[in-house]
Amino acid sequence: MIFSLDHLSVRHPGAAASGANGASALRDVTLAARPGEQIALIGPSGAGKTTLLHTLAVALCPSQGNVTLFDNDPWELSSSARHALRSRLFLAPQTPPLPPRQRVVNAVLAGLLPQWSIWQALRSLIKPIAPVAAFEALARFNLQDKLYARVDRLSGGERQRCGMARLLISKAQLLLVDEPLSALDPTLSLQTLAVLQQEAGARQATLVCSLHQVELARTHFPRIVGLRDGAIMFDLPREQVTDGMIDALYRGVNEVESGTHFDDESGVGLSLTDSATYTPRC
Ligand SMILES: Nc1ncnc2c1ncn2[C@@H]1O[C@H](COP(=O)(O)OP(=O)(O)OP(=O)(O)O)[C@@H](O)[C@H]1O
Repeated sequence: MIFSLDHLSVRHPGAAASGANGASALRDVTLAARPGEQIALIGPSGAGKTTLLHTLAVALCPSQGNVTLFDNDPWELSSSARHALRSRLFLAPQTPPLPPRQRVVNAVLAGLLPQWSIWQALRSLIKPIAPVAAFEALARFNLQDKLYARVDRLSGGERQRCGMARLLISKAQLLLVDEPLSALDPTLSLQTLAVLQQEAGARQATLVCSLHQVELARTHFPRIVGLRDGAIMFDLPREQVTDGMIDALYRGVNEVESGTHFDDESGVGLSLTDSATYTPRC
């Protein structure tokens, strides 16, 4: 498995400080993925998609349950080992945190930072170390002419694809992508999704992608996870996801049973049985 989450609950630090009951952004989530799987995360606003991606990216510590990532519990590791583990994944947030005055070439090359020493990183800021790699990554999104543009001169959609180009040049084996199409028109959405999926397929990386475009999720991803109120409502191959399930997910019709998982020979969607909980260590 690339990752497995076992009866996981997550509270945002702000929510925990308020002491509000039931404020967990994720509740009792059990989910696992194998190398090369491509999973769409769907669900209404506030369902917990971003929280799940951030938990997989080891940016949020669970309040209950276990997380295993590349055969390690990241929260049992030293901070340097955890840092090394994080270099094996890439989180592309919905709004990429690109410094406004930075050149696009440097913003894209930041995808190589986990592989670089501090000296290489500093040197690259003065004279980009791998401009050809950045050019080629941008070219896959038709942005090659923006190589030396400033980030704050890009449109929202260009900035979003610049973040995707950063993902392309990373060496990550787990690609976590949060609403990559939110600033893109329908044609660019299809092209961008195709590039992401081709790249994940080519490197046999696991792709987990949150999407509000339900039909795109259903036509392009082999496995669909539906989240609502922090819980998994279904985790199914796309052929088994019905219109009724989608209606229930978004309109509150009580048609899907919470915690439905599937467990076929391919091993996707395995339910995990060991439900040991632990005191939060972070
Ligand atoms: N920093 C935070 N502090 C406290 N609560 C938060 C924080 N971020 C998110 N939440 C809460 O956690 C829950 C899940 O939010 P999350 O952003 O994961 O949902 P989402 O499915 O990604 O939504 P969207 O589709 O609107 O991006 C929501 O109730 C939200 O209000």
